[in-house]
Amino acid sequence: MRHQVRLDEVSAGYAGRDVLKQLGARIPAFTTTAVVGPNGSGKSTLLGVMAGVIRVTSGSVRHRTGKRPAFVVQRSAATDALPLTVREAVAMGRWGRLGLWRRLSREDRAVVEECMDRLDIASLADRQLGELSGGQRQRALVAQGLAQEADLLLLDEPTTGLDATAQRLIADVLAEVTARGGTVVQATHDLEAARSAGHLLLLQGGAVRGEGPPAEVLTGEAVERVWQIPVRV
Ligand SMILES: Nc1ncnc2c1ncn2[C@@H]1O[C@H](COP(=O)(O)OP(=O)(O)OP(=O)(O)O)[C@@H](O)[C@H]1O
Repeated sequence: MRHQVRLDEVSAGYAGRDVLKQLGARIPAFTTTAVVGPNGSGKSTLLGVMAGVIRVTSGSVRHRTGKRPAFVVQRSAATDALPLTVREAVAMGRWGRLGLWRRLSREDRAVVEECMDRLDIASLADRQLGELSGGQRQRALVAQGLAQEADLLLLDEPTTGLDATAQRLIADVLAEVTARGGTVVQATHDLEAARSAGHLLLLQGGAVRGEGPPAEVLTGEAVERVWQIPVRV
């Protein structure tokens, strides 16, 4: 199995406090990995480390390719307040590729339109992000990630708060990414969605408590142990 990312003994966190403690994990290439775990278990921190926006204090993070990953952050007050139209926000996904003159090429513009189409937000292209519903904004952020055409797409809870149609749309888009040879890593609280991923990483207290095929890792016993809730039968 080829690995897109290999993390060995990674410690990382915020302002002198490590959240991830000596974490080791392998992210298989060309499939979707779901990262699950209780609130505060370190899912967002792990994504930030893989994206290169959080520095490790020790250990190593090795990527299969030298390309920059795309990172779709969790929706927040900050992303909601960005003074941008939907088209401008999605076009930001192309910035990493722009040449000296920082102008979008015809191809860049075509990719931006295609990504908006794919997320079903083309009709909202000229609207300000701040005027949209939460679900529409979330789709714009995913379109921005898609527009990067990165070989690794990292998403932090991309379907939280979305209706069933939008959830399905995003799941289909992510399945397309892996079908085309991309790798997806998605933090989620949706254990049903996690069960349909190709690979699963179960976090608790900043460490990996389970890693492998979802059906093998996400057993009733594991859910009960990690979330401390009795499983109904
Ligand atoms: N910017 C920050 N500064 C300081 N501590 C932080 C920061 N972001 C997260 N933390 C802390 O790091 C720990 C792990 O948080 P993280 O966001 O990685 O967890 P998570 O599993 O993604 O949680 P959730 O399911 O609630 O989104 C928590 O204890 C949190 O309080």
